[in-house]
Amino acid sequence: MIGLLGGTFDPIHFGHLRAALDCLQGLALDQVRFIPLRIAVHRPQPLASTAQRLAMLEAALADAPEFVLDRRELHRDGPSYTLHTLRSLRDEFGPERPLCLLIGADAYAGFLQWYRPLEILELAHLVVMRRPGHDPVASPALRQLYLERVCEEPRCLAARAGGRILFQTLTQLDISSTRIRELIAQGRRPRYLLPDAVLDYIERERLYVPTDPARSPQPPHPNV
Ligand SMILES: Nc1ncnc2c1ncn2[C@@H]1O[C@H](COP(=O)(O)OP(=O)(O)OP(=O)(O)O)[C@@H](O)[C@H]1O
Ligand SMILES: O=C(O)c1ccc[n+]([C@@H]2O[C@H](COP(=O)([O-])O)[C@@H](O)[C@H]2O)c1
Repeated sequence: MIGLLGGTFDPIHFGHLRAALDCLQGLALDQVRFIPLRIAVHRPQPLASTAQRLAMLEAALADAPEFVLDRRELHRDGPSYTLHTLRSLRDEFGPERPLCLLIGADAYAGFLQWYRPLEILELAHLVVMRRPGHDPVASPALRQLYLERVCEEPRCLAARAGGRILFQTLTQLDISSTRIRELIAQGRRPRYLLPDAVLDYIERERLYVPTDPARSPQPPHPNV
């Protein structure tokens, strides 16, 4: 089984990495593919450039052979729809291989508003990762879909190529890219929330630092 973690990764952090590891181990996945989007369809575009987000992912994934950096959305024109990504993955891995789309509870809440969600479910399973501060509040339609597709054990995912929904238990880390960007904008260092190599890169590139000093409410502090 292959895990797929799509995201903006602006920047990548330990919330992504630990969640991917918990899914890898908990579901006995062969690998987790990190798939950075190029053009977001559902949120403002990332602050860091595509090249910068890619460099941060390369730094974060360098020592983890089961984590694969998948650049296919970056090479595709137009909005980065997950359905198109899954079709391309199906072409590569064939019709039988179980594909597990790993999504946080926040993303899952809006799943039925994605582009052709039921076609997505024809191509992959959904693995929902609980996330602090994001209780899985389901609309009646999403609740109905869940009841039709629920799967309580990894074995049930392994038995088919896609179409099921499983809630995966994982280490709860209250870390988000938004929080990291906010800390940096306030002149604070987001240490221990993301790999040092990623933080070094952010600081070298002066990423997420407001260009207008009037927008920075606190003076920079070297160690906080
Ligand atoms: N701490 C976390 N725990 C579990 N899942 C997470 C965590 N952080 C991100 N995810 C999930 O990883 C995927 C990619 O997330 P994304 O790159 O948007 O990070 P983010 O921290 O949510 O970013 P932002 O704060 O900019 O929205 C999404 O499905 C998201 O729900
Ligand atoms: O295809 C869609 O319609 C769609 C709508 C919302 C989100 N997604 C994907 O969901 C993944 C997580 O999104 P985000 O905002 O948490 O980075 C990312 O790979 C997005 O491309 C996809």
